[in-house]
Amino acid sequence: MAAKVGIVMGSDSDLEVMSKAAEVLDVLKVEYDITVISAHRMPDVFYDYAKSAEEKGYKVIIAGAGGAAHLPGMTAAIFSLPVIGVPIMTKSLGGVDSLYSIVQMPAGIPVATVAINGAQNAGILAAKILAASDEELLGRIKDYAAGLKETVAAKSEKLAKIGYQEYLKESKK
Ligand SMILES: Nc1c(C(=O)O)ncn1[C@@H]1O[C@H](COP(=O)(O)O)[C@@H](O)[C@H]1O
Repeated sequence: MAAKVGIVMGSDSDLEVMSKAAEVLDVLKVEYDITVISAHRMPDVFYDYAKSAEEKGYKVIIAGAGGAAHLPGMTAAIFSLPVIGVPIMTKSLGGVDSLYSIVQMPAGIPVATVAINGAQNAGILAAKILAASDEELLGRIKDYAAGLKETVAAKSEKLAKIGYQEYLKESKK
């Protein structure tokens, strides 16, 4: 089956963060392609990627970049379907540079921006966009949410049982 989600990032140094989007899409059984393309460093290759994305069958693109993070915005300028931007944490400015570069788009060209390093949420958001027209995927997303609820409920139960001091000791192990 052709991938419906394109995951693109400006550098392989973003891969560790961006792999969280891929991981959650694996859990939700959503096909994706994962690519490193810099709009700044390889504008012609980037242009071809964004221009051909719709034809390739992508329904949503998750674009991660750090610093002067123009990749998500430029993707949104070319690709007509939703773009989700992931601001990558930077050493010099803590990722606020990436966040501001991605979130402050001019009216008319939106990028749905998640938190700094929020690639997991970007993956879930992409799946939710696809689930608007895919009942089975919607079911898997509901199961995923139920799993989160169970995890928190189990932690809460344990805390009530052993008390906060013991709980903290155990969680530091
Ligand atoms: N923001 C962009 C773009 C772009 O927007 O085209 N291309 C690379 N980068 C970012 O530069 C940072 C440092 O990259 P290197 O680690 O390769 O020097 C990365 O976070 C990348 O996303």
